[in-house]
Amino acid sequence: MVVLAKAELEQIALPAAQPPLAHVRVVDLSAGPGAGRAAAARALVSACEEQGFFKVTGHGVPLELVRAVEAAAAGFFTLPQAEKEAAAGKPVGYASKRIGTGGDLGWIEYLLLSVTSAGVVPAASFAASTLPCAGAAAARSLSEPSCPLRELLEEYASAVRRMACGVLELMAEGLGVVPADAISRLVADDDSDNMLRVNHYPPRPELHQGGSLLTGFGEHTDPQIISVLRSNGTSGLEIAARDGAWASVPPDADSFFINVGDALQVLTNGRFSSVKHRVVVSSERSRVSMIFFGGPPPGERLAPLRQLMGDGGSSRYREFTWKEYKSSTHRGSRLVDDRLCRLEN
Ligand SMILES: O=C(O)CCC(=O)C(=O)O
Ligand SMILES: [Fe+2]
Repeated sequence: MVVLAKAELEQIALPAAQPPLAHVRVVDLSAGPGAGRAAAARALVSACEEQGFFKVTGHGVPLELVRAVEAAAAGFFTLPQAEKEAAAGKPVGYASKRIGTGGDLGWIEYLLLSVTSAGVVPAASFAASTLPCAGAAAARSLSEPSCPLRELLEEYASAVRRMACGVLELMAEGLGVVPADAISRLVADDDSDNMLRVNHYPPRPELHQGGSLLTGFGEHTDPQIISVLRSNGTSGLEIAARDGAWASVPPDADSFFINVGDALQVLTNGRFSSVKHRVVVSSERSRVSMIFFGGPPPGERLAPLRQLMGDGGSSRYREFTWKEYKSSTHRGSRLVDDRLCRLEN
């Protein structure tokens, strides 16, 4: 449950507006080697250049798994508030209405988890806390050997990570970058800072003043390399075009949406830009979304790939580690803040 005071509701109210539907590029990942794959790689690169956003079909992630994890996650959000709060933590764990550390509010509750080689956990420093397991009376602690929600999230995270690596290999191919794993290795490493977020946007409340829509998740770009998003077929996700105009993404429960993140903007020396996006709650249906964030190992030094620096060979960004960048997204920064501009040369 998300509980907001009247003044908080007013803060996240949005004017009733119906943005146009986004024309989202589609990349079919199932194309075999040869002309089909080369065409998919070209389509991927132009989608990243134009929108920083596209959707993938032929992704190979079993839909039964996707539906099972989504059902278990939705079950988690129906648990009594006290049980959900038992999994609360900062920066990972269960939270409601507050996003990040800068005071952003949203009509949302979520689980934010680290994806490590040891599985999907709310982080080592959080080991004492529990993640209640939806529908599992026997296993209520995250450290229990069998927790259906955790096991499904783990299986899901590893399938989606594999797919994300495939997308990044296709991207390297389309960009003419070698070796083929020049980008994907950053997400495939045992130390990669991968995260999984499960968001629940309850239906819009009947009575609130100041607008007929609410902010679910305010405008931002994702800081990582790549985000892989899937939702339960409920609308609400909006992306901003390069000219700042918002467009609503038509939901598609069988495909995955891919976001270019800030770190990929840097790796491509600005050839791709991270996509601004937000979630607007207008629906009478709950929206459940699951987002895998592919981030590099904390100590990884990020700088444009040499092959993408052009003839002059100049980098638009000064070198920094992922840990440095990530900490700039904490420390009270607002979702909407542009953090990359501080790193421009
Ligand atoms: O819930 C969604 O559909 C998108 C949320 C989002 O942008 C995020 O978690 O970074
Ligand atoms: Fe996001």
